[in-house]
Amino acid sequence: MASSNDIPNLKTLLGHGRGTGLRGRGRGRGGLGGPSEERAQLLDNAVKGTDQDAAGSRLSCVELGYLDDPYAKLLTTQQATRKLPLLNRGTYVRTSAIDLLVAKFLVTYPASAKQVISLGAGTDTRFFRLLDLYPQTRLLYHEIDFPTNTLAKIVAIQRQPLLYRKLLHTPATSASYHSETYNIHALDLRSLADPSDGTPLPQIPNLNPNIPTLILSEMCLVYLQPSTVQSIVTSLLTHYLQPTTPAALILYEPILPQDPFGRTMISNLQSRNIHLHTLTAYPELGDQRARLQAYGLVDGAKVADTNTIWRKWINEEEKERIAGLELLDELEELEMLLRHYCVAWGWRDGQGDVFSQAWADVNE
Ligand SMILES: C[S@@+](CC[C@H](N)C(=O)[O-])C[C@H]1O[C@@H](n2cnc3c(N)ncnc32)[C@H](O)[C@@H]1O
Repeated sequence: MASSNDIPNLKTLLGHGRGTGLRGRGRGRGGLGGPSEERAQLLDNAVKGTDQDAAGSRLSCVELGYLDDPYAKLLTTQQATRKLPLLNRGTYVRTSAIDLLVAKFLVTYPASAKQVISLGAGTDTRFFRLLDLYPQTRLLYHEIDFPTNTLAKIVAIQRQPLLYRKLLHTPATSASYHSETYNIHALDLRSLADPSDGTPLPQIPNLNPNIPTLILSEMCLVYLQPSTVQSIVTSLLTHYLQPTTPAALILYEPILPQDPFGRTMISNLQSRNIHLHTLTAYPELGDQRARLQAYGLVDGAKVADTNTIWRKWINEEEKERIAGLELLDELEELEMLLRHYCVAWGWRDGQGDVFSQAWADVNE
């Protein structure tokens, strides 16, 4: 979920407040100038900084009991700041939804090791949580992010015995870390896009081209141009992985850019020099599904907005527990917020139909 600065003023959009509700229309300092080096740097820095929003949202949820994650605090330098109940609910649904899909992926192919490639992983704690939850699973985990973010993560891991003791060896001070279980790659994802000028693609050490692989983009590919995303995904699916390797992609992204909520979300982020390129390219649930098929994930493509996920994926007992954590009267606002984010997951099965079976009972 975005930070509280980025989401629209929901009360106003629903007609409960004053004014037009369309705030923060500023273009930011970059203006409309050409793609100068300086502007490109400015835009990249803004995108790198979004990890702090994600970390802050996660921490808020952990402190309030929405999520059980002992690692969230250790991987961020942020002070815990309590987010709005609406946002906490959104972050809770986002994390739980991806956790559920990942859990189902991990029980496929019991005899095989499984690989996860997390794009724009930032301070995400999922690897450490999965080690606790699935100690028997042979997991090969890769995270990719800009060097600034990977270095900060590695330094945080070095400082925390609870983290580095889970690794095969303590990381040296470097922007990348490689091992047989956990890898942090300092890479600009755009360098994985098929280069038209014949430049060789970068090495991703320890990536196994043959084992069932889940590619995860939790609020990451949304910041890139759709054609670049297409190229990155194709390159992962056909160059870094064997074209016959069972593979899946999970996306978490905002949708519905054209209504007042969507327009305000976009303009609030633009004022921070953050542009959601795939949001305009894939505005509706059906567009998200179609894009997965276009990436070559031909055996299945599903999508659900987070409102549906809250209603259908979370059991009643858990819903009651969550409802008891914080007072949340703004149910209309919550629904509006949750409708503007989705999880999309698509797969190619390789030889069998294992992913199709694993996710058969997950409702859209
Ligand atoms: C909103 S954060 C999400 C972090 C994490 N996936 C999560 O959900 O907690 C987006 C992350 O994507 C990374 N990212 C965006 N574009 C990238 C690129 N071109 N190369 C590498 N990382 C990128 C950012 O640096 C940032 O860490």
